Amino acid sequence: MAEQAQEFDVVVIGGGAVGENVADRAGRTGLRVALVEHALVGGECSYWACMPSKALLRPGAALAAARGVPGAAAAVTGDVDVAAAFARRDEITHHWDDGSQVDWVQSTGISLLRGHARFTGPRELTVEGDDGPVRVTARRAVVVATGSAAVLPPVEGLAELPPWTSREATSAQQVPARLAVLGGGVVGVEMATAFADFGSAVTLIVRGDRLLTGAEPFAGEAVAASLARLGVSVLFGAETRSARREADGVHLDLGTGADLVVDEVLVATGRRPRTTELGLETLGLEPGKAVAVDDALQATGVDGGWLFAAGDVSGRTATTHQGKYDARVVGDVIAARFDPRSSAADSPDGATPGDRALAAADERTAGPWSRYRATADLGSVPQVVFSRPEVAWVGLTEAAARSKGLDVRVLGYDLENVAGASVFAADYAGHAQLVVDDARGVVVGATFVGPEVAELLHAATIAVVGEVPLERLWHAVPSYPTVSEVWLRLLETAGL
Ligand SMILES: Cc1cc2nc3c(=O)[nH]c(=O)nc-3n(C[C@H](O)[C@H](O)[C@H](O)COP(=O)(O)OP(=O)(O)OC[C@H]3O[C@@H](n4cnc5c(N)ncnc54)[C@H](O)[C@@H]3O)c2cc1C
Ligand SMILES: NC(=O)c1ccc[n+]([C@@H]2O[C@H](COP(=O)([O-])OP(=O)(O)OC[C@H]3O[C@@H](n4cnc5c(N)ncnc54)[C@H](O)[C@@H]3O)[C@@H](O)[C@H]2O)c1
Repeated sequence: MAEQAQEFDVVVIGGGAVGENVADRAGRTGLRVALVEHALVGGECSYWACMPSKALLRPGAALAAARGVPGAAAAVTGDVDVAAAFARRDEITHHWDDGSQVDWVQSTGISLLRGHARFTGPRELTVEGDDGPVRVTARRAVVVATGSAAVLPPVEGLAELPPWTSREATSAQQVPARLAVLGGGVVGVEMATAFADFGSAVTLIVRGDRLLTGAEPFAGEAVAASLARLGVSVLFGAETRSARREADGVHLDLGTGADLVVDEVLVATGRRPRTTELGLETLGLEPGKAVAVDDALQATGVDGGWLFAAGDVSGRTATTHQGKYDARVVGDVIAARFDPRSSAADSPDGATPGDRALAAADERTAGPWSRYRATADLGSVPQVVFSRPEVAWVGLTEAAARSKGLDVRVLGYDLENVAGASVFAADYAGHAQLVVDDARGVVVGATFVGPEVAELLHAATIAVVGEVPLERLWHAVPSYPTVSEVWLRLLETAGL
């Protein structure tokens, strides 16, 4: 049978949250776009990451919230209903069925190609699907959005167990009686919390002396203390030397003399870009490495201006929201740069005024903070860790700001001293911190630690991205009695 061949203007490899958004926006000026996906459309976030992990964490958080409120606490007479929590998680992941996302892709006019994509040369790919290989040519551009996979550290015997990664943890149907979690980063902390809620005896094995090293030190300290209160055994400075499965469970040698014996091991030691089976070598790029990009998300290692990358695979972003921001930028860059219309008046039917505003001339001369450059990635990235307490931060930590040579002032305030917090829960405890660039008088970083502080973060993101002077922030009056009143208190500590 002759190999089939198809041609598109733009080919997006990877139908995760990022690839879907790139494909949607790239098609706005009438370019023909294909999206290639070899597993589930929706990717990691929908089925094995953000959504199932948050569904698993939510019941414990809701119970803890009710327990903190006299008048409600007495109504909490049990622990998390694990079967119901798993059933809710299964609903949220649509039982790992991507039908609704496929419907959406098809409704947008994007061509969905099911199969594994591999480069055979510049703008040339094969897509290996159930019906055999298809040769695919991209006339204008290819966007790599293949995401990332869990890293297994080179610990003797670990790969042979095999251990859980975040995929097995987020899709678990059973609760291990004893769970070891390797790695004190975001996945480690969130999953230690969830499985402790479900009744596992959890041991969190941390190489260094802190949790959540990307956040301010006080955040990791608060989470470590609360995990200990939840019954999690947090081992700092612990190195896993070997792992082996025996009749009584998995034995981990931590160099302490006695093995730690558990039923499952969850490896949460970071991610690697999914670029090994992609034919990158045919483009002169190194398989296994991230596809490095500039602020327009154009690959820096390939000539011709046709290759782009976004999401985890670029090594530039590591969350869905920031990856989707990059997706919007690169989609707009491609739609404008390769606009097939002879003039803006030829917009495809149904184009919005925003679509018509896409303009090749503007894209070519775009600078920082234009819609065509992902400027926020460089110092204004928000992140929420759904631990208890929650940790939410945006922009630079104090240490990161100082290492950039900024002359900064740190403003701090304990959240329990805000009237809104005392109403929220009798035992409310938390802390907020702003990092202020003294030369410009603007906030360059903010961190909140406490119950439900995730919802406080966006105000800080606006302050950082908007470079709003403290004197103007003073006029943004927080409502009484909300936890947001901490903004007023923080500004007062700055002397306003
Ligand atoms: C446990 C966990 C919890 C998380 N929680 C959050 C959270 O709460 N909030 C948040 O913002 N972020 C969270 N993240 C991070 C978030 O999941 C990722 O940043 C996001 O999924 C990246 O999206 P992506 O589209 O770049 O990659 P992916 O979602 O990995 O999508 C890439 C897609 O490409 C496909 N693919 C790969 N190679 C090929 C190929 N050669 N051919 C065809 N298809 C291919 C894959 O099958 C996949 O569907 C979490 C991560 C983990 C591990
Ligand atoms: N709520 C969210 O937004 C959310 C939730 C989960 C994951 N994510 C994203 O997913 C990404 C991956 O998360 P992650 O927790 O896997 O990575 P991470 O980089 O956050 O943490 C990995 C941790 O493992 C440690 N580590 C590395 N090698 C080790 C070894 N051999 N032994 C022991 N510890 C080791 C590292 O020091 C680090 O502390 C993150 O970048 C995060 O942004 C986001």
